[in-house]
Amino acid sequence: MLNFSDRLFDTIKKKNSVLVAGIDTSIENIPDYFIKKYYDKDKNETENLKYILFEYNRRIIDAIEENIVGVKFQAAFFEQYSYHGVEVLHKLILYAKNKKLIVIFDGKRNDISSSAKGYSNAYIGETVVFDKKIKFFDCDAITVNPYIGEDGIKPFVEDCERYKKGLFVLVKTSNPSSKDFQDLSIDSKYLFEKVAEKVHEWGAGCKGKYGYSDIGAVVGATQPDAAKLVRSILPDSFLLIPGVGVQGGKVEDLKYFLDKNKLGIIVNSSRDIIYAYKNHIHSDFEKSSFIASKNLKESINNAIA
Ligand SMILES: O=C(O)c1cc(=O)[nH]c(=O)n1[C@@H]1O[C@H](COP(=O)(O)O)[C@@H](O)[C@H]1O
Repeated sequence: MLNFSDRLFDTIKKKNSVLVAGIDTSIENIPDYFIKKYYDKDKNETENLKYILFEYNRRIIDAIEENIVGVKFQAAFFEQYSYHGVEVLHKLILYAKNKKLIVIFDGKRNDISSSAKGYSNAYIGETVVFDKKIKFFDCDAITVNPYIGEDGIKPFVEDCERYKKGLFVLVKTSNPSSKDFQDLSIDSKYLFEKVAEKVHEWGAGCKGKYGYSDIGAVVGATQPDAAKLVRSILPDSFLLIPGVGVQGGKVEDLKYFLDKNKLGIIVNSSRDIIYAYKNHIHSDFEKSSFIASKNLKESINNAIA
C-alpha cells in the first residue's frame, strides 16, 4: 500500500480537488421534509435516528463525491447520539472508503501513551481481540491534540509508519481563542511554531514517494499569518485547513498555506456543504450540496492556481 501522503496526493490529482467535506450532521439540521418522509412511527427513536442520520449523510456523499478529495467525520456529531451515532459513523466510514475517498477521523484525540495507543488502534491501526487483530475503523488519517507531548504522539506516528496512515496535529486552530495558548511566546517564538517544529521532527521518518510527510498539521483558514510561519517550518507536510466560510476564513488567503509547488493543502468545509439547502441554492438538498461543493472546489482551485 502507498503511504498516506501519496494516496492523498494521487487522489487530489485524480479529482482535481483539495476540498474535504466535513460530515458534522445533527438531526435538528436535517430538512423537515426528509425527516417526515423517512420517520417510521412503528420504529423507536433510536432506530429512526440511525436510519435518518445514515441516509442523509450517505446521500450527501453520493451527491458531492466528484467534487471532493475526501471526507472528515467529526466525532462529536456522532458521539452525541451515543453508540447509535458511533454505529452510523462506522457505516459511513466504510461507505466513503468504498468510494475511494480519503477518510479523516476528526477526534482530536490524545492521552498518555498507553491510552493514545488505544485510540490509534481503533482509528488507524488494529486492535488485538483474543487471537485476532481487527482493524475496526481503519480510517486514512486522524486529527490529534499535541498538548500532552511527544510520548502521546509517538503511538500514532508509529502506526502511521506501520499501517501507511496519516496524522494531522493541531498547530494553529481556527477559533478566536486559539490565541490563548497557541500564541504564547517561548524563546521569542509562538508556541504554535514550537509545535510545528515538533511536527517536522515526527514526520521525518514517514515520507512518501512524492516527498510529502504523512504527519501533517491543522492550521485554520482564519490564520493566514500563522500559516506563513508554519509553512516555513513544514515545507513538506500537508496542511488540513478548516474554517473557510461560516468561521470567516477566506479562500483568497489559501495561497499563504501552499508549499513551493503550490500544493500541500486540503481545505475542509462542513456546514456550508452539508446544510447548503439552508441557503436556498436549490429546492433539493442533494443538488444544493452538489452546487455548493462544486462552487467551493472551483473557487479554491482558482485561488491557488
Ligand atoms: O481539526 C479540525 O478539523 C478543526 C480544527 C480547527 O482549528 N477548526 C475547526 O473548525 N475544525 C473542525 O472543522 C470543521 C469546521 O466546520 P465548518 O465551520 O462548519 O466548516 C468542524 O468539524 C471543526 O471541528
